[in-house]
Amino acid sequence: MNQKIPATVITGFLGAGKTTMIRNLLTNAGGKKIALIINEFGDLGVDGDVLKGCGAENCSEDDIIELTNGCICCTVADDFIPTMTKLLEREQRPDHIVIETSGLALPQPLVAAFNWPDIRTQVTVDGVITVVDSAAVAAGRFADDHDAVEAARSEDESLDHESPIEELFEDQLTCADLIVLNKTDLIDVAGLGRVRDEVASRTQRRPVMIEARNGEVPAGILLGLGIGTENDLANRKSHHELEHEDGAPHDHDEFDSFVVELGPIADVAGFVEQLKAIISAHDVLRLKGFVDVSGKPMRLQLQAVGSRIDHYFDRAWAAGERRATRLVVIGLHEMDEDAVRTAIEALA
Ligand SMILES: Nc1nc2c(ncn2[C@@H]2O[C@H](COP(=O)(O)OP(=O)(O)OP(=O)(O)O)[C@@H](O)[C@H]2O)c(=O)[nH]1
Repeated sequence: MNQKIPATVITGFLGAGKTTMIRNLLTNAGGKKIALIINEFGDLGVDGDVLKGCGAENCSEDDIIELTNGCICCTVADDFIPTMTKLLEREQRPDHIVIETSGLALPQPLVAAFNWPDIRTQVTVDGVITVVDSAAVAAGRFADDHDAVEAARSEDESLDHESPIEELFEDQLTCADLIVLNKTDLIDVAGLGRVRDEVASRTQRRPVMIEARNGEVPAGILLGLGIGTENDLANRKSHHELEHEDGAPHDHDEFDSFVVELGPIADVAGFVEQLKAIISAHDVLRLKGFVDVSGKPMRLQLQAVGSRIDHYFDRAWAAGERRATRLVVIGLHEMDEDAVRTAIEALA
């Protein structure tokens, strides 16, 4: 009988550094043939584009599968299982499967899918790796104002949650076999100590924690954990599972995303400064995409996590490719989409 193929699930909040870590992994995975399943919140397929662009020999474009019909944890039956089934029917099966969840996904329902009869006999979860943006933790982005949350809850009895961001952060930590404290370059040693304590206090479990910058972790550490996480779900219940033992469906109503398209940008530095102001004014959680810079043959990739913005020219616009500035914006449901859209469109 065939050995089960190990599958690593990589989770972590929006912008923690999952794609960066996987990109790095693909370039140091030795001869292992890797299949990658990526799921992203937002309709632009930025992660797929970034990963396909890295040209790793052990993971060709065919081996990178994008799941685009919503968050992977909610589309397990319709999207994830059929994708896995097809992957397993391939003549050349991968040595290892890596799954990048969206930054808003609960890993628990995805891991549970590995107990489906057709999947269970062929694949096992090697481990769940949760990537943490240490700088965001240090800045208190996951430590919500409990008084404000309590006040909102007493006004609206239907609120059965802590803040959605805090809850998701804890659920992703609770499912982890390995936690990668990423972005350590952005904080000092004392800050990192506080981040460790805070992360440890957010889960009852005690997964191993390692530190990283730019997701640089050797493949030998990330792959081959050998946990079989699908057999240990009882110890990793999400807030949602604890609150709705009856199986009420979970959803992502608390978050919204939309795409803004605008024309060419002449002054990149000015554009970035103004975007930062818009992000701060409207509490945008994540913004990413590609910018058409006037007169440049290269495409500019832009990545904002909170109001921290990185940008660089990633590749030339291809012949026949329609040049445009396209950005996906992700925020809490309360975010004023029209105001954000209008403010960004006005920058072109
Ligand atoms: N300074 C710093 N920036 C980092 C580090 N790791 C990743 N980044 C940057 O953080 C931004 C987000 O990184 P991604 O890898 O796209 O994050 P992600 O978790 O895949 O994001 P989503 O898929 O949107 O949830 C990018 O601009 C990265 O270059 C790090 O260790 N230090």
